[in-house]
Amino acid sequence: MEAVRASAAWVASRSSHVKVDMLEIEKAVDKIQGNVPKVEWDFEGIHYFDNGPLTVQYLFVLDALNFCFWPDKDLTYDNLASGLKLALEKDKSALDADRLKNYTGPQLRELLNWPRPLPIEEERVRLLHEVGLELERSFGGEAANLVKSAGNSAASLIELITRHFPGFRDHSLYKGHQVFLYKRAQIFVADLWGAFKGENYGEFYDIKSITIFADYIVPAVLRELGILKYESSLCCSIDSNSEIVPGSEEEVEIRACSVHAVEKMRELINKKFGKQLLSIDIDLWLWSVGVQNMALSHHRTLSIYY
Ligand SMILES: Nc1nc2c(c(CN[C@H]3C=C[C@H](O)[C@@H]3O)cn2[C@@H]2O[C@H](COP(=O)(O)O)[C@@H](O)[C@H]2O)c(=O)[nH]1
Repeated sequence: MEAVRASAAWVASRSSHVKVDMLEIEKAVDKIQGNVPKVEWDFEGIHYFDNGPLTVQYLFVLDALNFCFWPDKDLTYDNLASGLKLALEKDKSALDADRLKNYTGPQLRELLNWPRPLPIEEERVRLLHEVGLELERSFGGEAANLVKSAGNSAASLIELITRHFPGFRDHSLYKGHQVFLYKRAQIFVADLWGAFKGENYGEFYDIKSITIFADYIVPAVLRELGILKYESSLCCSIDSNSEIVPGSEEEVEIRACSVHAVEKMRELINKKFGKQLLSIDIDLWLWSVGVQNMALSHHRTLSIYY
């Protein structure tokens, strides 16, 4: 995604609250000798998979709701992925477009078997309705048709998703410029690629164009590695669990610098070790490290984007 890569570089070059430390990137790359530990997609064993169109529907709904779990200290991404999986196993029509259009908050909680209101629940419901309505209107109700329309291009699929589904338009204004990070649209492509192992609905000739997914876990890992350096007041806010305002310079810098740092890491691995790695593989490695380290403090922003 050239727009994401270019936006991230633009922010990183003007960033004042967050810095990318190139020396630390070099140290990290030397330490692993250019070999990023391989993490299997679904290493947790929590995702629905039947090798067909229903898996595509599942992944699209999953990524429509794949944001902001932290306000409920017991809720994680795992609850969402496994909750939707169980719901689908019980009732294969649970994620049909006409059902998505009509879920209420309490019904969504019941679907996920979650005992209390979800964080930003009204937005989750609104986004489900948006997905159901637009899938019905333009893609015969099936996310599989959306994927087919992209002709095996990751970039085209992201373009289609962000054109048709406003909830996936993860962007902000930074110093007067529009910045695109497209976290949930990109992660959907990566999930297809991972689940279908690069074949069938997961075949994309330009998968290398995807960047990492700017969430709240990967930046915390990059900070822990010393690759991202935060100014002291931002350190204090994050370490004391204060909320970071969505769209603030700090928030945009944290996310954009994370994307940019991993692009630099990838370039360096290529230059020093002659290896062409995918950002997706680096992302999954960093993310898996992050979710297994409970002590890591991450930035907290109320957002529908990540
Ligand atoms: N960068 C990046 N961010 C990711 C994921 C995933 C899951 N990807 C699946 C794909 C294959 C694997 O097997 C994974 O299961 C979730 N997130 C983000 O993390 C946060 C949730 O954290 P916590 O509150 O602790 O559950 C939240 O922002 C969520 O959007 C990823 O892969 N990369």
